[in-house]
Amino acid sequence: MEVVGGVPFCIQTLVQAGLVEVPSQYIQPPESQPGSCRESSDSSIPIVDLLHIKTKHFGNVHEELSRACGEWGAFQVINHGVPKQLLDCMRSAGLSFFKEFPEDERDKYRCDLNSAASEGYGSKMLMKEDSVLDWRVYFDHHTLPLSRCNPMRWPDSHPHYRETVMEYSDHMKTLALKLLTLISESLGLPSSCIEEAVGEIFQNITVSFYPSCPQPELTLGLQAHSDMGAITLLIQDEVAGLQVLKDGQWLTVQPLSDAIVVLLGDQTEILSNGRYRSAVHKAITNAKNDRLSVATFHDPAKTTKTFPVAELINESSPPRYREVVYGDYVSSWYTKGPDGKRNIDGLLIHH
Ligand SMILES: O=C(O)CCC(=O)C(=O)O
Ligand SMILES: [Fe+2]
Repeated sequence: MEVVGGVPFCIQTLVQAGLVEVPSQYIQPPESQPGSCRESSDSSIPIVDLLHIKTKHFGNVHEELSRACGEWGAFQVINHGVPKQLLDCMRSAGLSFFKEFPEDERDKYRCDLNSAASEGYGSKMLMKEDSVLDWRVYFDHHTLPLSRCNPMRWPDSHPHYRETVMEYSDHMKTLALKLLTLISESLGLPSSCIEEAVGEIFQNITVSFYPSCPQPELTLGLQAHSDMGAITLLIQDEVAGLQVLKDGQWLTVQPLSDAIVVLLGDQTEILSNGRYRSAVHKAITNAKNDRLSVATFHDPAKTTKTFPVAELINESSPPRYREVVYGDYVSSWYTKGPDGKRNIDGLLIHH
């Protein structure tokens, strides 16, 4: 077992061995500890029903999306057209890697620690050496464009692992594009506007596994951040843990087995000139249960330049963000991290 900074790589193994105290590298500074954050239990992110979209009966969908994207940057979709069976199959395939493979088998899939967002099994989100460690292990799959997709690099811990990830990737891309269309329309833009600005979709699928934690009040499964790309689609199991920040309070996203959580990323906030916001979110741990989530990220190519859409700029609404090359945005994130504030705030133009 590899040791990172004196701590075995796999917290899962530590937990199974009966760990009662969290190693110091995992203890969050007091202000980030879940116990010291303001939580709201009486509200959660909106739910948007896409049932009638297929027949072009939009009802209030655009208004609902506009509110959800403007106020939260996060919502759950139901009747999204992705078969429930595929969601369940993706969850069990993901779980099989963490539950059915022993640590030395998982180790064969380790990602490259020296390169950002490399494919495979890992535990650190950022490459900074000094950050507190997340109580999480993950497997990142590169799925789109197909030129970066090689299923032979994925585990076969489940009889249908590779075909499930391929089929899931396909459905997530279709849903992401459908949502980008609706989001464009809800901003009063031509249907294809945001999709065209994002360009060719780069998709990664990350399965995150959060082992139960003996001291959940001191740790985070995943530190607070907003996703860098355009749009993230996430499913979780029945164990709650994802929280979204709204007006200074953390709201827990209720696990709904057939819903898909939508998180707007920083590039969408820039394209919308700040009318829509990216969601600041984090994952907390709990003492009783392991938790699993599958996040599918849809990002622009590294060479794509993002800037506010021209149609949204006028005298009363000047550009609020500087243009950025997506690849530069990503590198600065991996080396500096969010550092307690939103990465995107570095691009703000102060009028
Ligand atoms: O596990 C979760 O619910 C959150 C995962 C996440 O935010 C991420 O992978 O970027
Ligand atoms: Fe995220």
